[in-house]
Amino acid sequence: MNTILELKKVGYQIHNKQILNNINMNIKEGEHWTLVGPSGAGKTTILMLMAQMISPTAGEIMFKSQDIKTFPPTDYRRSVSYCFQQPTLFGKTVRDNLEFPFQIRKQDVDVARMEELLELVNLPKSYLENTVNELSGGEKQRIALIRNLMIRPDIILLDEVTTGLDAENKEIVHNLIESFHHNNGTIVQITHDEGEIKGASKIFELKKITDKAGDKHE
Ligand SMILES: Nc1ncnc2c1ncn2[C@@H]1O[C@H](COP(=O)(O)OP(=O)(O)OP(=O)(O)O)[C@@H](O)[C@H]1O
Repeated sequence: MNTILELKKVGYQIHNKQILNNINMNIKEGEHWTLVGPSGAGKTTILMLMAQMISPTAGEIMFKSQDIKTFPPTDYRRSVSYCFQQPTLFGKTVRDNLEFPFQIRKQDVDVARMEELLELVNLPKSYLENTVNELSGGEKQRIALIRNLMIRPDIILLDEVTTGLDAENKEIVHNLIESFHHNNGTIVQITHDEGEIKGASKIFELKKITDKAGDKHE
């Protein structure tokens, strides 16, 4: 299997505070990683670094053997997609959100893809015309997740996306993640859900920087 994302001796410091130190990860295509560790250990910071939302203050991050700094952000975001715990929907309707990934890239809307993903998260086509204000929290998260999958990224970064969801919504999201994984998608996830941790193929345990950082357990 090929390495898709690699963190080499990555460190991150902000306001003279060292958040991460010497983080090494070698993520291969199709793997499912889970980051675990105490609150404040830097899990979200790692995802933000991987998403190119912030830049490492030491070391480097390679995507398909190329330093991520060299990718234009729009190209990179097409390949590496970050999904937040609090979904952010915009525009007026579900359609506005699901068509957005195509519009921003000046591509024709792939209607079949949109309908396929809606079906995967148990929502009827008629939902396209629903306004975002009338969606439940779980529905919002489902729409935000399929919006991220619309243009078939290589990697999804999931930041506690099932936290606060009820059992039914959790299962739907699990099925969606599973289907992405089944199609050789790579996943890096932060979760406190025991079942999700057990389901991952790799577990990366972060300790607070005062302890030893970046122990890896496989
Ligand atoms: N912009 C910032 N300015 C100052 N400190 C920051 C900033 N971003 C993150 N931190 C600090 O970095 C540390 C790591 O934060 P991070 O959110 O990555 O941890 P986490 O492991 O994801 O925690 P949690 O499980 O609570 O979400 C925390 O101590 C946090 O206060």
